[in-house]
Amino acid sequence: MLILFGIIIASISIFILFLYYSLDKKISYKDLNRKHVVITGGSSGIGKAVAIEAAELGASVTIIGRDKNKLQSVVDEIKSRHTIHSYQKIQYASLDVTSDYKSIEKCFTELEEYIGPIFMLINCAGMCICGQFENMNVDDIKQMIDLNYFGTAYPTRYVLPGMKKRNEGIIVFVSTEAALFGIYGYSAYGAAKWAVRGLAESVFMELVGTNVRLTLAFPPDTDTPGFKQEELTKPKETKLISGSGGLHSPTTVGKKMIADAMKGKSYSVFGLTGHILSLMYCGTIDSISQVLLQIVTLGFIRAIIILIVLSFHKIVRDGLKEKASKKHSEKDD
Ligand SMILES: NC(=O)C1=CN([C@@H]2O[C@H](COP(=O)(O)OP(=O)(O)OC[C@H]3O[C@@H](n4cnc5c(N)ncnc54)[C@H](OP(=O)(O)O)[C@@H]3O)[C@@H](O)[C@H]2O)C=CC1
Ligand SMILES: CCCCCCCCCCCCCCCC(=O)[C@@H](N)CO
Repeated sequence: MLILFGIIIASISIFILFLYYSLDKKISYKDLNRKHVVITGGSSGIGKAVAIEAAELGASVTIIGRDKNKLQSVVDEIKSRHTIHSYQKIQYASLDVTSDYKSIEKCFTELEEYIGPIFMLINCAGMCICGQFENMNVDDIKQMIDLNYFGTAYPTRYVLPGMKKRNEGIIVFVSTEAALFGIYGYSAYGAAKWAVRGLAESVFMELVGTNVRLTLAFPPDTDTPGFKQEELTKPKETKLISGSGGLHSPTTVGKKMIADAMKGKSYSVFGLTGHILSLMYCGTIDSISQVLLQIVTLGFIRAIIILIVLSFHKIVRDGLKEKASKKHSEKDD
């Protein structure tokens, strides 16, 4: 008995030591003084909260979006209330991130010429059009990929060579909790965010051995102008399922996202449900504590999540019944 116990303890210790020497060391940044931070989608919602936080941490900030009025008003707000050093530059660039690569490259080159090399890129531009897949407008299906996937992939493609050359930098990808498991009504949108997750996981491995870091964020429902818009056409089932993760404030989400990125975390989750769901997330190896926690809890967590997902199936079945009885009573009228 004692020998068996000894063998188990020894194996665990060897495993931990192996992880300790194999994993890239975490690089933690305390502030963003004199650093250039670029936030796509920085004129609204989560992106705006991230831009404010970056400025409060001392960064020179560029926000990107299409609507110049919105961009200008956020630049004014940050300049007047959220900078801490006189040398911080706050600016905007009006760019559609779904443009061809040449336009992205031209815009980003100009940004670097004016403020300096990009230290941190936060890809927040994105949006959700919900609906059952068979009811989706086909142009919207493509728009979901163009904006959420290519709108992240192209800016990232631009910054990577410079970051690798300087051997420093942080990239943040904004995915969603709906890319931790598939959810009713998030078909076209979810697929695009799963693509973002897929890109992150490969690039993550391509960054092994360098000091460039990538953080993949999985936000839950967050109370932003974009969220209010998507609520207008969201199926009832999606509202019920998605709502079980709660509604979070953009400031809390933005602050946590930037804090995790500065700590060098490979993923970022929010709230209790995000943390529980993240135990199932095995796409990157983040830290010794993540690995050990997963080894110990995964079986149990899988069982819990199966029960929760089956309760979501019930929501879908109830929806079918409701629609059927509605049809029935319409026929009777
Ligand atoms: N809110 C939520 O519940 C959740 C959101 N997310 C993700 O977080 C990110 C931010 O969402 P949220 O804050 O709610 O969104 P908002 O709609 O509030 O803000 C979106 C931002 O992206 C910009 N944007 C949109 N389209 C383009 C484009 N083609 N080119 C450049 N900029 C563009 C908008 O500016 P403009 O329109 O002027 O271009 C705006 O600044 C998105 O990627 C979203 O998918 C993930 C999980 C949950
Ligand atoms: C103890 C229980 C643990 C498991 C609970 C499962 C909860 C599931 C919540 C799924 C939330 C999906 C949010 C998507 C938000 C989003 O991307 C859109 N708002 C788009 O903007």
